[in-house]
Amino acid sequence: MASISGIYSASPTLKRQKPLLKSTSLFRKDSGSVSVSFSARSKSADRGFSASVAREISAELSTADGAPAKKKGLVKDPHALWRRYVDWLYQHKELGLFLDVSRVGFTDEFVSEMEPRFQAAFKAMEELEKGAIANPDEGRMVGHYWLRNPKLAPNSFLRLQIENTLGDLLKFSNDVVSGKIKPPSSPAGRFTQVLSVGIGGSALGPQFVAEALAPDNPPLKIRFIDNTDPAGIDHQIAQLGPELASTLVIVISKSGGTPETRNGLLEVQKAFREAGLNFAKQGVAITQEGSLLDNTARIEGWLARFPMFDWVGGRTSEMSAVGLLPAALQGIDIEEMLAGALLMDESNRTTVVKNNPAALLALSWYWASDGLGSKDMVVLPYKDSLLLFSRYLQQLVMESIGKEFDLDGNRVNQGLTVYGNKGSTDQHAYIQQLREGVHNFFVTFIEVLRDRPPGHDWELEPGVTCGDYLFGMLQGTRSALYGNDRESITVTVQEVTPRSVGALIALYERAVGIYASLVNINAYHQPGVEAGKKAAGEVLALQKRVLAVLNEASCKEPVEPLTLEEVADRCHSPEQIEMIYKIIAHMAANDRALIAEGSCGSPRSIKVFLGECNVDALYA
Ligand SMILES: O=P(O)(O)OC[C@H]1O[C@](O)(CO)[C@@H](O)[C@@H]1O
Repeated sequence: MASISGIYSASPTLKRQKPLLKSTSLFRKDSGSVSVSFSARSKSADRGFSASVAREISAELSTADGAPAKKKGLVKDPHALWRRYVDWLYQHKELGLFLDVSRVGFTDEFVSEMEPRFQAAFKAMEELEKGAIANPDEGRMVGHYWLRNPKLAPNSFLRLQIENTLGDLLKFSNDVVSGKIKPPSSPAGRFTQVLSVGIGGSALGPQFVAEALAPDNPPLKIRFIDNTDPAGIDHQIAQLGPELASTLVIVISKSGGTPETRNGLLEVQKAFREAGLNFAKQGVAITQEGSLLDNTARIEGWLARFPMFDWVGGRTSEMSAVGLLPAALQGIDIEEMLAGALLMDESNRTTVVKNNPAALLALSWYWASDGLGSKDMVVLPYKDSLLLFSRYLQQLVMESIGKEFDLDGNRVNQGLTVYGNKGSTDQHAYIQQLREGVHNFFVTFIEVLRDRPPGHDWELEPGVTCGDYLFGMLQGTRSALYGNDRESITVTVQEVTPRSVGALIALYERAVGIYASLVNINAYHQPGVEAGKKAAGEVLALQKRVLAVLNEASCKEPVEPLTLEEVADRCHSPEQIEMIYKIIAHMAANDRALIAEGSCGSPRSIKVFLGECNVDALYA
């Protein structure tokens, strides 16, 4: 275990004067060619797109002698670095939030070169906020900024929708918390638990906020079903035990048709039936009006329904009913969350890059990853309660930025990989590699100044508290990484409060939008996810055909065990034999198919049949 003095002596500024590895080594790859610089060139060329934004920028950034501006390397002189720190430090006084991008190596030339792109991005954002169709592929407006400032909504109908929904959900949550709205048959006489069923953007925000902000003894405790893993679902229901009778089940799905969420709902409804409970009296739906889920909830007479708006994307829905209702039920001050987001949005409207925190993040991402995602973003919050921030950001950033085509239809395969857990815990896991191993990332430190509520701190050794260690670990890691040319951003907040969490969410939502403009992609759709969903549907359709074929053979007298080839032929899908093998192996592992001969380890030897003949299915 490092001693605190060891941490400080690791301070790097001071030891190394190495040039920035990234730029020198990448430049060498392109030696002989000077008109287009660093990795942007080779990658874009490999990917075969001609009008790559990144490539243009790379070319633009070449200096007169053809060397990339980036080649200058990171500032290492302590005095120059301090000046850079002070010069670039962003502070939001009212929010108590700081953003330090001094450990990202962008140059003044780079900032100037990017200026026109930023002005275009600000213009696009202004149009988006006014209600332009900012998601052209889906023909949708993008209105998450209106959620915290309904006056911004492009018409009074939308404004009222936002205000009324907020009013309704505040009233509903107050009534639930106060016990005015009760579960029908619970000895507790009031709701004690929330079970949230949803996935992706319909889970990650609520999970992050619950972890960050729920008090130690919330009025209602929250649990999540965010997958179609039967064992995971069973675990959540088992943990509720008899409290199922006092559980408010919130089913969240914008589309109202996501299979994992539907499955979660069906499993929970089964548990309610088996416990003799009336699900409808404890069920709440958050979904688009008229969706399958909305219709089900309406027809079955669920306790409440709240709208999810067409113009709010899943990954930017934390400030809609999706995030606000679960938060309010846990006693989290959602008006403060909205206020934090509103303040952050306001500061992100300035068109001066240096004064615009979201733009500073986007600038840093662009620089660090060559505008191509060539480096990953490692998010390290030094605060346990922010553990899920990296997971939340993973969807926000990667589902928004990871796109095959740009807005002009060029194949660009854009992206920005996000991962991370928390410091200093990760110090004892993967930070070894970050410091010394493959240089394929930049770090975002999230620092929280207040260690504990006032009056609770104590010195565990003379002059040093537990929180000082955490602080030392952060500062030491930041310095040690920079000393080895690893760039980092630091976002600092005073405390983890509803206001600062709202601000953090708003900061990253905006940064993603601006960055998407810089790299010319649509941040607000997710066509790639559809491909996986379609393929999953095809597997399940094939499984039904396999079952029908096996059933027919198993209904014969005597039963006719089939080889995999026979099953594939009878399914008219010989090319799908591997998938058929996997389907059968999965069914066999779950006692739904029987292996007559051979074993799953040697697929060619398998002969398979079903334990029972389903006569009805034969004639279906
Ligand atoms: O809220 P829904 O419609 O159930 O979708 C859940 C998630 O699925 C996606 O559509 C695709 O994974 C996400 O964008 C979304 O957050």
